[in-house]
Amino acid sequence: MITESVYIGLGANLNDPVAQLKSALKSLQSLPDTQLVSHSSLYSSKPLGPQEQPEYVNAVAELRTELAPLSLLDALQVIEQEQGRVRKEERWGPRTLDLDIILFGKQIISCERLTVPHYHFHAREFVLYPLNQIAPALRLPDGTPLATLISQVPDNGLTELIP
Ligand SMILES: CC1(C)Nc2nc(N)[nH]c(=O)c2N=C1O
Repeated sequence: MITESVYIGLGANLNDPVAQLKSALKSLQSLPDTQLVSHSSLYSSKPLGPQEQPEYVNAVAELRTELAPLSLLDALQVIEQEQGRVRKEERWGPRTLDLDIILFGKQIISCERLTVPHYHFHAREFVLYPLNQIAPALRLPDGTPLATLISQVPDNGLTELIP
C-alpha cells in the first residue's frame, strides 16, 4: 500500500544541471511501486563547500512509494549512475547528479548506508526552501515545523530558475 510521503533532494552542477534534474524527475516517476506526487521549482544555489565549482541547480521532489528505504536508495543510486555520476567523486566536489532521501515519512533511520532525516538538511537553504515550496505545513519526525527551520536559515541568494 502506498503510504507516506518521501522527500528527495536533487542537486547537480555538471553536464547541463537543468537537463540532469529534468531527466532525474522523469526517472523518479518511472520507479516501480512509486508515484511522483509533486516537485519544487528548479533553483540556482551557491555551492556549499569549495567555491571554485559551478553553481548548483537544486530541487525537491515528493514521492509516494511502497519501496523500503534501502530499496529506494538502491534505485536512486542506479539513476545517479545512469546519468553519469562517478561514485568516487571527491566528497565536496562537483557532481553530475545527487539524489538524497531527505525524509521518509515519519521514519528515523540510522544505518551505515542511510541516515534519515538527512543529517545536514536542517542548514541547507537549497533543500529547505524548495521543500517549503511543496510542503509548507510539514513537520519533522520529532514534531519540529518546517517553518521553524526556515526561519533560522537565510536564503543565501537562492534563485528560482524554472517554476
Ligand atoms: C558539495 C555539496 C555539499 N554542496 C552543494 N551545494 C549546493 N548549493 N547544492 C548542492 O546540492 C550541494 N551538494 C553537495 O554535495
